[in-house]
Formats: sequence, structure tokens, C-alpha cells
Amino acid sequence: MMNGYGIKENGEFYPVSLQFGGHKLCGSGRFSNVYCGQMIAPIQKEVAVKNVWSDTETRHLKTSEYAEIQILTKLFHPAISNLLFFYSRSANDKTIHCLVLDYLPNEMAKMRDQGVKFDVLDAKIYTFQLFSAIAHLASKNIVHMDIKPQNVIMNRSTGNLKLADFGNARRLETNEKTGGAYQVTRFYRPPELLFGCEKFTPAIDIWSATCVAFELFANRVLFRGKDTKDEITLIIGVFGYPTDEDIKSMGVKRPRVARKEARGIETYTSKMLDPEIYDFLKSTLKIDPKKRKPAIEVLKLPLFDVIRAIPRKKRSNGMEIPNLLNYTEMYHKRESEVEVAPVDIETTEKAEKESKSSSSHSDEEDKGKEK
Ligand SMILES: Nc1ncnc2c1ncn2[C@@H]1O[C@H](COP(=O)(O)OP(=O)(O)OP(=O)(O)O)[C@@H](O)[C@H]1O
Repeated sequence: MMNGYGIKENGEFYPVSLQFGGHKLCGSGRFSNVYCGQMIAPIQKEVAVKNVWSDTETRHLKTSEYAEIQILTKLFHPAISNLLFFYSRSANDKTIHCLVLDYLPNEMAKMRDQGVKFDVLDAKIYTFQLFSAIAHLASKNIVHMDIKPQNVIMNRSTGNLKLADFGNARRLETNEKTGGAYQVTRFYRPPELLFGCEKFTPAIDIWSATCVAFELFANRVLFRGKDTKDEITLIIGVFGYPTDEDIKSMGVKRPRVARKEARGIETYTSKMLDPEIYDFLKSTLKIDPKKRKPAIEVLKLPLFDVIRAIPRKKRSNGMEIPNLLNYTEMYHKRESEVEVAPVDIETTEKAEKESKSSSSHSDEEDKGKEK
């Protein structure tokens, strides 16, 4: 048993006892290990547990104050790997923040590396879910800031998708600066960040999600730049050198690369895709972030009519398209899945501090992950 917290509908935390069955390592990032396995109490569900080592900046924070938890508390949507519970534990005198998250078994990047190809219907289903997730983020004034195939998890059999890893996500109200060119993994980084813009906007996620969607439809990376300059050159080769209006809108200096004629996305991709897919790509891949179609509008495109069709179409594996009709709603209620036990928060926090290394996870495996 582990003392942790659940999240109420209004975002408040409540103390709860957590119990897990066996876990196995199912993914790792630079600063975390992710385990998947069965949760036994207070709900029975397959979950992912992300263990993040606190760094010098976050060492003094309580787990409830950790940024990724703060952001995930504000979100709840079927296309997001939602935060269900959290707890902390200690190992080697370090605090480990543990996030209990919705789990799906297939990571998009791993499938791509294994040579899995998606048919057009599945690519539409996954793209729809990805954009419904970022529409939800935009409705909460949150930008993910690292949308890429490594952070997209799926269930290939049911056709469900969830956006994961909110470790870089930001809230727009904080008016923080992005740090420009080094935010968002290069292939998915929008032009304004490549040109040094320091403002966070939901349009950043629109560009990155469109690059991911292109991979679903075309089974290859859209802009595989070798470095920042090469990434800029590839983008300018397709869309042309930014106009004065674009530069003003982004609030950046003119990029120092050769001025090229725009080849257009169709020519660049050898006209390999259906016209309705190009209509989508052209509505979201705009140099000027203000001209990119917002996610909520993308969901209305004719490209996704097949998802709305009744009776629901069958996918190539014989299963029906998942019911995604309520995905366009921005408000999804957190189920109060758990009877709130009468435990007081102070006692739980004290018990947490005292329960060193009481988890079933191996501290050895988590070693070396300190930021
Ligand atoms: N909810 C989940 N369900 C299944 N697998 C997951 C889940 N969350 C994360 N993973 C897997 O674990 C990996 C690492 O998780 P995550 O990206 O959240 O860690 P990170 O330390 O923030 O990564 P990065 O180094 O990219 O910042 C993911 O690429 C994915 O394969």
C-alpha cells in the first residue's frame, strides 16, 4: 500500500491508498522511467507509472507542486494520458515524483521504427484524436511543447490514441519565454521557434501535430533537418521565404538562409496523398502561426467525415471505428472513481516522507535519472 493523492473534479487533491500489482519497464525518457502494470486499488485498471527524479530546482517542491502534475490536474480528455493519482517516494536521499497515468500499449515512434504502416482510415482516426487532444489543451490555455511520435501512445487494436508526456507543457497565463530555438524536437519544431520567437502559443502544437499526422499518412518524416539551419532551409524550400507580414507577426529577425521559391507541399511530397489530406496540411502548415487553423476547426474538416458516419465504418482489422463523437467536446468530467477515505492530508504527507523506498519499483532501475 502506498499513500498518494487523487484529483477531484474541481482540481483539489484528496488522500488515497494506492496498491499495484506487478510492473514492467515500458519506456524511459531522459529524466524518467515509465512502468506499466495493473493497479489493484483504489481502482482496477492497467496504468502507466512515470517516475521522475527531482532536480536541484524541484527538490524543495512537494510532489503536488511539481509542474507536470500541476498541468495535468487541469486536463481531462479521452485523447490525453490523464493523471489519475500521484505519490512520492525516496531513494538514495532523492525524491521521486510518481505519476499514475492512463496507459496505452503502443508508442507511435516504436511502431514506425518497426516498419508498421497505417492505412488512410487509421491515419484519419489517429489524427482526429491528436487534434481533439490539442483542442482541449488550447481550451485550457496550455501548450504541450513537445508533440512527437515518442509522446503519442496508441492501442492499435481498438484504434485509440492518447497524447503523453506533459513534462515540457506550459500554461499561457504565466507569460514565460520559450527559450526559442531549442524547444520542441527539431523535426516537429515550428518556424517561429526556429527563427527565435520566444512566445508560447497553441499554434506551436498545431505545427508539431501536423508533422506527426503527416507521418501517419505518409509513413515518413516530413522535415528531417540535420540541424536548425537545415530544418529552416527545408521549410523555406516548401513554403517560400517568410514575407514581411510573417516576420512582423512572429516578431523575429529575418532568417539568414537563401531565399528560395516555394515548391509547395504537393511537389515536395511527390503528390503522394489524397487532395483532402493536402487541404488539411495546407490549413495548418503556415509560416505565420496566426494563420494556422486552430485545432477545434481542424476537427470539422471533410477529411474526418468518415469518423462521423453512422453506422460506424469498420477498420481493416474488422473492428469498428472507435466512437469519437464526444471527443470534440472540450469538457469531460473526471469520474469520481474512488470513495474518498477519511484520511487527513497532513498525516498522509508525513507518512509519505517516512515511507522511504516503499515501492515495488526497483530503485536500481531508476538510478542515474537525476536531472
Ligand atoms: N501513459 C503511458 N502509457 C504508455 N507508455 C507511456 C506512457 N507515458 C509514457 N510512456 C512511454 O514512456 C516513454 C517516456 O515517457 P515520457 O516521454 O513521459 O518521459 P520523459 O522523461 O518526459 O521523456 P523525454 O526524455 O522525451 O522528455 C514514452 O516515450 C512512452 O514510450
